[in-house]
Amino acid sequence: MNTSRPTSAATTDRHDSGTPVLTVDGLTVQFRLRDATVQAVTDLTLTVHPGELVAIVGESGCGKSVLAHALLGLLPRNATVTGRAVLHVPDSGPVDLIGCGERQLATRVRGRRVGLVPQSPATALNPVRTGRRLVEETLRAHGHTRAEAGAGAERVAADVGLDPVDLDRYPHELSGGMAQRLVTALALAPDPALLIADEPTSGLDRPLVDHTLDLLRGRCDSGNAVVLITHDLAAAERVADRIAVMYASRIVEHQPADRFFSAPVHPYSAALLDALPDRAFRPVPGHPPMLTALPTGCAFAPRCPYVTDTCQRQPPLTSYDTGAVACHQPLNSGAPS
Ligand SMILES: Nc1ncnc2c1ncn2[C@@H]1O[C@H](COP(=O)(O)OP(=O)(O)OP(=O)(O)O)[C@@H](O)[C@H]1O
Ligand code: NI
Repeated sequence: MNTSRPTSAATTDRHDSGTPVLTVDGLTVQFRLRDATVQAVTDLTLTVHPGELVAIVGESGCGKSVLAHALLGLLPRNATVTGRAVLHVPDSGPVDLIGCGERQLATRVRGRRVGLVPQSPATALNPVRTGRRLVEETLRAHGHTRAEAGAGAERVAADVGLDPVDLDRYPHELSGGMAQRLVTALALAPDPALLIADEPTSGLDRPLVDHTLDLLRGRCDSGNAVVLITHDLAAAERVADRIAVMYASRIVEHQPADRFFSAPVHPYSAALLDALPDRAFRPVPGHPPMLTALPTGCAFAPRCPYVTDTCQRQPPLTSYDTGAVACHQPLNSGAPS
């Protein structure tokens, strides 16, 4: 067994020309509870370049939203964050997202340079403002004049497929799908260099799902970057350049999207793809572990058809030709075992 320290996953990146917009290295998030610790994100490494759409996929509770909130300083007080995350945008120096403090995050990062489409639109919207007012306030906060903000609100709403008349509704008057489109419009209004979209298509019907995905793709094609958090693999397949698979707080596979969908390397990735209706339509057997009681070895081992004794040791995320995988028994000519 090769026990040497693996190469960083970041170094396998195919989009390695130019400065990344986001570099995450060894990011770890724990929540302290009264009698337990939740290991929500573990030793996570991720690099996102301008023009790239990176999809983060994985079952419910694996740590996707906590990752997004950690990058934006939105975690509650019982969270401890370690590791590094650096934002590089052309109009400012690098920003240390973990160490820079709330003031910088509020004034220089959130909304302005990094947009977030939150997973729960209903709770994210100010209940006493109409959609129009919310979008206009966002635009004004980012330097637009009153007249520009007025015109901009309708344009941004149209971009997400929201009817102008729906802009005059209050959040409680919006359907789930309309609220989803409104929070997407709010995140896009300041034209952030990096957008983190957490399940941005939930509650939308198929044409609007595709419209939203194409909107995100279009942003990348014009040089911005998007991190798309989703458990909809079909959505990821439609628009992503790269796929990062999370399982029980860790990234277990990281691949260019075409490679991931044609030849997944981690048995968990293969199981996720097998669960798709247009593939074997076979659910992943078993359940993920509790994040308060993670095993010392591979967390997928109890569900894995390829498990061996080696799996009692934590497999490091190891780079190889096209990507990186954390598995002692990789499939499809992945890393050597
Ligand atoms: N404030 C908190 N205190 C304690 N545990 C938390 C807190 N917030 C999240 N968690 C836990 O962290 C883990 C990861 O949660 P997270 O919301 O990131 O999952 P997710 O991958 O986004 O899932 P989903 O697909 O359902 O949105 C879960 O076990 C969750 O219960
Ligand atoms: Ni989530």
